[in-house]
Amino acid sequence: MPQTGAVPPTLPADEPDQPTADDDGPRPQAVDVVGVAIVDDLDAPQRLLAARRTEPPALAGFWELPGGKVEPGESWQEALHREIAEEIGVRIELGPIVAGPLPDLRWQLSPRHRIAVWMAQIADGEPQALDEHDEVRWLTKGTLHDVPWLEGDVPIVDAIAADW
Ligand SMILES: Nc1nc2c([nH]c(=O)n2[C@H]2C[C@H](O)[C@@H](COP(=O)(O)OP(=O)(O)OP(=O)(O)O)O2)c(=O)[nH]1
Repeated sequence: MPQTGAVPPTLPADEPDQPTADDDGPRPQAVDVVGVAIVDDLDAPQRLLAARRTEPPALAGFWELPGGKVEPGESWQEALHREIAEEIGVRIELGPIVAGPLPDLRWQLSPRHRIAVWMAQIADGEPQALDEHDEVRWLTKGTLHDVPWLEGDVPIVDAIAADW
């Protein structure tokens, strides 16, 4: 398990990069990821829910916002509610988007992965590590960086905490 201060990993490619359009080959396949910054209270956040990954091995032990990949035919928000129910076992109420630097307000995680992140609070249930995680933990502003976040999450977490 990586410890705090460990160098966050660079995301492994799910499959080898394809040639670019300049090579007259197919474009790299974009991967749409959605994530949720679950806080204790959307109106006055004091705590953020983080989840520790168990897979793939290169990412195991690093912490992230619960979420996952959008499946074909799903809207981003449908994917978000499905992933949160599967992974954390709660129903959530969405708040505002956490605006990233890309034109569509997403955050670049790797050359192929982009994540859209919403603020949220729990509408029903107790968060648990059910699938793909082995621990969930509430972090305060003071403990936000006590866990090793995935590299792409660090600016997102900082943006969330900047509003507290
Ligand atoms: N869910 C999530 N994924 C993140 C975050 N930060 C980050 O770099 N990622 C990366 C890790 C993965 O390469 C990718 C999301 O894939 P995932 O494995 O969570 O997707 P999934 O739940 O749909 O799982 P699978 O069906 O692909 O196994 O985005 C984050 O905060 N949340």
